[in-house]
Amino acid sequence: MEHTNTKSNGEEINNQLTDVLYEKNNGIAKITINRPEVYNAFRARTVSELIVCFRDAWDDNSIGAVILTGAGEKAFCTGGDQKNKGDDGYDGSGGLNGGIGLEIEALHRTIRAIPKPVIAAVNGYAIGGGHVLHVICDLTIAAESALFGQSGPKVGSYDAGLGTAYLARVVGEKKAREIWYLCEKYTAQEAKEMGLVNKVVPQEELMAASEEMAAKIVEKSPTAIKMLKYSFNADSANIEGISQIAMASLAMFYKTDESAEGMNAFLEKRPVDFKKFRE
Ligand SMILES: CC(C)(COP(=O)(O)OP(=O)(O)OC[C@H]1O[C@@H](n2cnc3c(N)ncnc32)[C@H](O)[C@@H]1OP(=O)(O)O)[C@@H](O)C(=O)NCCC(=O)NCCSC(=O)CCC(=O)c1ccccc1C(=O)O
Repeated sequence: MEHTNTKSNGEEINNQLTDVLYEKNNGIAKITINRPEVYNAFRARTVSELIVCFRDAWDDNSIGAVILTGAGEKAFCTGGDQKNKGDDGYDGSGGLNGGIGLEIEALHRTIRAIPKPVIAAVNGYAIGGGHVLHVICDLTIAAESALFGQSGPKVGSYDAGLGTAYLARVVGEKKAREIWYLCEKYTAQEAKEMGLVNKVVPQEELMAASEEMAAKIVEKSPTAIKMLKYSFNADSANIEGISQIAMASLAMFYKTDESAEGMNAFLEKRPVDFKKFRE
């Protein structure tokens, strides 16, 4: 079967999306997680739709850079949707047998493999799995009001592959361990100081600044940019193998009472109590 590059304006794809918005203009694809009612947390369907959009941008020769952002001003993404999680992982049709219920690892691999730089435009909270998403993106621009951090150990979860080892490449071992062990939140300025963010701008300038950065990439040699991205990726490619083990272990951890305590405490808006798991 003959393969032709995608040349759509993104509208046909957009018509089938419920959780994500997709547009293409001037060589830039913009992908927006559109679930502001849950601070742009992702469910299985969201992850599947994100993969569809990234693959379209990958396949479209006219696209030279991708912007990933979240709808509204509250959040970029707050990770897995805790309201859509059962006793043994995230519900929905997007997960494969033995997984955590959503194809997050495939999304991570797609963001790394698309031969075009992905810019995270962080418009609010980038927390948990949402923080991991921006870490994996090639570049990050943050609104002054953005807040960054991991929350897994508070809610009975972890991302122990790219979420830890690749984060350590970006901010250094000590800081990465602090981010995961303490689960604190960091301002955009603090994130920039630790090398987690490339640029901080006022909220109202975030999209224009992201598009300006993307436009600078789009005018460069596509082959040079592609090979540079693959070269940067090659040095951390082994972490993808660690991610596979981590996600398989996470699927087992989600079946435990310890993990459930974290999730239930968040949903019931009460302090978490892990004491009994130390007895
Ligand atoms: C983001 C917060 C810090 C914001 O706090 P605050 O400003 O006080 O607002 P809230 O009232 O808490 O939230 C407003 C509103 O949004 C809902 N909401 C926010 N986040 C989520 C979410 N993730 N899922 C579902 N709903 C969410 C919240 O319930 C409120 O709605 P109401 O109707 O008013 O109740 C704070 O909200 C927060 O901490 N959120 C939880 C973030 C979180 O725990 N995310 C999952 C972390 S798991 C992780 O970090 C490691 C695992 C991981 O990275 C991963 C790997 C692979 C797959 C999935 C994941 C994953 O992320 O789970």
